[in-house]
Amino acid sequence: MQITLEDTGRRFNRDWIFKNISYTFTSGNSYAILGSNGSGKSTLLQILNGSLGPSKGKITYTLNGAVIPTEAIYEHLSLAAPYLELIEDFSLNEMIDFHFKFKPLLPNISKQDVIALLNLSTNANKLIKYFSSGMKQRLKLVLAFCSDTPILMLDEPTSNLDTQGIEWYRDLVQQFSAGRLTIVCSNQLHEYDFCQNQLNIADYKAQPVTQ
Ligand SMILES: Nc1ncnc2c1ncn2[C@@H]1O[C@H](COP(=O)(O)OP(=O)(O)OP(=O)(O)O)[C@@H](O)[C@H]1O
Repeated sequence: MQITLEDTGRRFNRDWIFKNISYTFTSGNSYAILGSNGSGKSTLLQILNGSLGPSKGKITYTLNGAVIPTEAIYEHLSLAAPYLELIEDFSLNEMIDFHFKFKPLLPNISKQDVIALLNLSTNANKLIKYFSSGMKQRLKLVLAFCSDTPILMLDEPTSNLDTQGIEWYRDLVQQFSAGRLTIVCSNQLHEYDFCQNQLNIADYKAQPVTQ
C-alpha cells in the first residue's frame, strides 16, 4: 500500500492550513504527523483517509500496483480518533459485532480475544454509554488495531488514557502494527516514538511574502 501526496494543500475559507506537501507513505513503515494544537494534523489525516478533499494538489492510493479510488480507500483503513464516535446505545458485544461486519478481524484473532485484550470480559453486556472515557478510548483503539486493514490511522491515540493505558497502547503497537502503514497524529512523544518517519506541519505553512 502506498499513499502519495503531490503538492497537496488545504485551506478553510481564505486561510491555508498547509501547502505544498509532497510525500509518500509506504506499507511496513510508521509515520508521525506532528504539530502544535490547531496546526492541521487532523486536517491532514482526513485528507489521507479520503474524508476531506485537498484544496490543491493530488492524493493517490496504490495497492499491489493498482490505483484505488479515493471513495474506496476506507475499506483498506482503520481509524481511531477523538471525533469518531462509538454507538452509545450498543453493548460492548453489539459494538464489536457491528464493527466487524464492516471490517474483517485479523486472522487468528477472535471476538473473545478482542474482549480479553480490553480486559472487559465482565462488561460484555454493558452499554457503551456507561463506559468511562478511558474505556471508550481503549475500545476505539482495539477495534482499529484488530481490523485486518493495511492502513492504520491513529489521531491522539492516548487521549483519556492513564499511565497504565499508555503502556497498554504501546503493547498494541508492538503486537499489531508490523507490516502495516501506520500514521499517528500527535504532539506527545510516548504516542509516536516508535515511528521511523516524522512529518511536521510547521514545515508546510504558507511562507510570508517577502518584499
Ligand atoms: N471545517 C472547518 N472549517 C473551518 N476551519 C477548520 C475546519 N476544520 C478545521 N479547521 C481549522 O483548521 C485548523 C487546523 O485544525 P486541526 O483540527 O487539523 O488541527 P490539529 O493540529 O489536529 O489540532 P489539535 O492538536 O488541537 O487536535 C484550525 O485552525 C481549525 O480551526
